[in-house]
Amino acid sequence: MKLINGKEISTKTKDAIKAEIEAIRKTGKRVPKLAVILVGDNQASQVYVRNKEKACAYVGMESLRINKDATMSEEELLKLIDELNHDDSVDGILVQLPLPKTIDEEKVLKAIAPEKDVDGFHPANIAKLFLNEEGFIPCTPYGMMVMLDEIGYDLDGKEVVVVGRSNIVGKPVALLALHHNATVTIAHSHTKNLQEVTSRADVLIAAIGKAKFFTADYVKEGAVVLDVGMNRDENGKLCGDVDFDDVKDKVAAITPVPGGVGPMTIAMLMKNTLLSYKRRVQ
Ligand SMILES: Nc1nc(=O)c2c([nH]1)NC[C@@H]1CN(c3ccc(C(=O)N[C@@H](CCC(=O)O)C(=O)O)cc3)C=[N+]21
Repeated sequence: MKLINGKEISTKTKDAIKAEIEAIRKTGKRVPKLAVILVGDNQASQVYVRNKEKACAYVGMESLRINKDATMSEEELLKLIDELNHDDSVDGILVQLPLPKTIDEEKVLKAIAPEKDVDGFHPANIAKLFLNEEGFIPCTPYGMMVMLDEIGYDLDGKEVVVVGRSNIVGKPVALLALHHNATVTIAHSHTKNLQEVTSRADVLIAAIGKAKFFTADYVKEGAVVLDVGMNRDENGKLCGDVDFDDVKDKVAAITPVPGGVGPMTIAMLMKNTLLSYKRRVQ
């Protein structure tokens, strides 16, 4: 079994970005800037946002963190986004999800200018992904493609099974795999005979949010497994959707949790923000 080391690949990705930003700085131009809005005090969100700030500092990018309390109105949030949309020094805008229930998430994501939507969640960017045109690729699916590329895995003609159909992971990663000429199946909670479906997969993408759900019975011998899960096990330890210890001797390659897809998500956020900058600044 080959461990797909997300920490290592993310560092390599960030180092390349860092070098580009250093070169930009030397020309005397401003550096890229990411604005991150956090509404409320969700524990996990605070950790993720902190990690995003750290990544910005690592690559030499500017970050603007905006903390608001959970009582903030939808109208206020929309106004804040509008200001950032019009602020020429801001290249990327990220509104940390989930938002408080009082705020309509869809409305907020639509308010972000598509050319600053480094999450790739705006309908305009989703349409571009659908059409295989250039926009912003959502960070987690993008990171998974980079990981496969890093291990020299070619998706062409492969059976990819994605389990989970969310707008931010399942659906976009299925589209990306399709664009790489894979044969793609999207399975979900209503899928019949899930084990039979996942056992066909050359590449299994697990994105259901259930701790250690995928045991050896779900994976084909020699499969590549990408684990998007971010769960806590019975001892409160971070774990994925895949039962790592159970499958590790059966698979060809697998991403661990932590240290797999998660760090790649953040590296690709840096990549998208730099891309936005390059499109906006000449
Ligand atoms: N607008 C928006 N964009 C996001 O990209 C977004 C979001 N909202 N809301 C929440 C999810 C989740 N997410 C993660 C990113 C990195 C790790 C990560 O780096 N995880 C580390 C462990 C971190 C820890 O110790 O808790 C790892 O897997 O090794 C995890 C989760 C981004 N998200």
